[in-house]
Amino acid sequence: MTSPSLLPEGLRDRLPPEAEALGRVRGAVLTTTELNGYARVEPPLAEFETTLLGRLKSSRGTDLLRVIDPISQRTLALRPDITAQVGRIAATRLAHRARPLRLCYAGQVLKVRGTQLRPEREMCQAGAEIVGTDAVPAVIEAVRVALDALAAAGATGLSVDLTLPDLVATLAAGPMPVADVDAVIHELDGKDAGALAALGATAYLPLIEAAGPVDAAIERLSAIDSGGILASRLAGARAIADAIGGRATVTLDPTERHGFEYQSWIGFSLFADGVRGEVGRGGAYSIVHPDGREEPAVGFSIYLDPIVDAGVAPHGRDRVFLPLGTEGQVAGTLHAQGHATVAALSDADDAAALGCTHIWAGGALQPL
Ligand SMILES: N[C@@H](Cc1c[nH]c[nH+]1)C(=O)O
Repeated sequence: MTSPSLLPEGLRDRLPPEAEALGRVRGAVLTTTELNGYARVEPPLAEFETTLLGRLKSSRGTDLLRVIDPISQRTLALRPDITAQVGRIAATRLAHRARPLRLCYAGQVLKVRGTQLRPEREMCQAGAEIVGTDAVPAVIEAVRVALDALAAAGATGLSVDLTLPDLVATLAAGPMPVADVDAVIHELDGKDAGALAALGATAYLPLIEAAGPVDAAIERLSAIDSGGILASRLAGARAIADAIGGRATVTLDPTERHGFEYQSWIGFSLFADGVRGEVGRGGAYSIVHPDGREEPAVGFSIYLDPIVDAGVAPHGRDRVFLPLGTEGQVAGTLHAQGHATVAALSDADDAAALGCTHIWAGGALQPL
């Protein structure tokens, strides 16, 4: 028999105190984006599958959890990523707004499958998007705001792994032709030199070796860039690395494609000390307007759950136990000072067992 408390695989309840920690992390990220001029949007949890797909160039729909809506008789999809919804909003209801358009968001997303590292299928994602440009200054702003948001959320020891998501397609269409681009991308993703050779793509082997600290990686890539086709991308990566180098360790892995479905000339993964796997991701991409016009954009998403799971979220309020008979105005005074209060309802109430950090005694706060 299934236990009544059992949830579907990959879904979980957040209980105290982690639920509150998630709220604080979410608040910290949103405050950072709002302070940097990003206006908040709240797209719905589900929408028509057709509006969720196709708005971002090159996005696929493999990760969608779908339901049939009895009202519209159409297929709805639960959002796996809020960036696509921001793209839809920017291309439709906010198409008339001045560019660059800066939008931010936070909310739950759901994927069909978790990963080995992260089996959860539901996650809280918060982030920001700049619509109207994907030029280097915009990418630098996106990475900087992402690092500020991570720091505000309590993450330390930050690193940024840059990648060039459309690199292989660009090389394959130019100086390094191959019969099967997708197969080459796949083998580069797995860093499988033998399989690449078998595909007749030995010219791509140096890309695997180029991964590493950003200076050395750019140097190695420049050496194989005979036609100069990579020059603008490498100059961009150099400028981004220079702009953020003091704040985070920067590496470049030119063939990392995993999770970069729709990103174009530049992508980045964010990591933090003590947090398992990526703590965020971002990059440049194109939004497709209803008339077919493409608009450049760049942004980032931070995954809040791993930050909470790592226990680095900012501390919550002190919880002050108010014994029976505490005067009425004390709670209000403590609230105004930023403390939470827990009022005793009987003599039997136990401050420590109720998770209090302090007790109100003798007219003052006493630590427990
Ligand atoms: N939403 C993307 C990251 C991103 C935001 N903007 C551009 N890319 C993700 O979660 O993978």
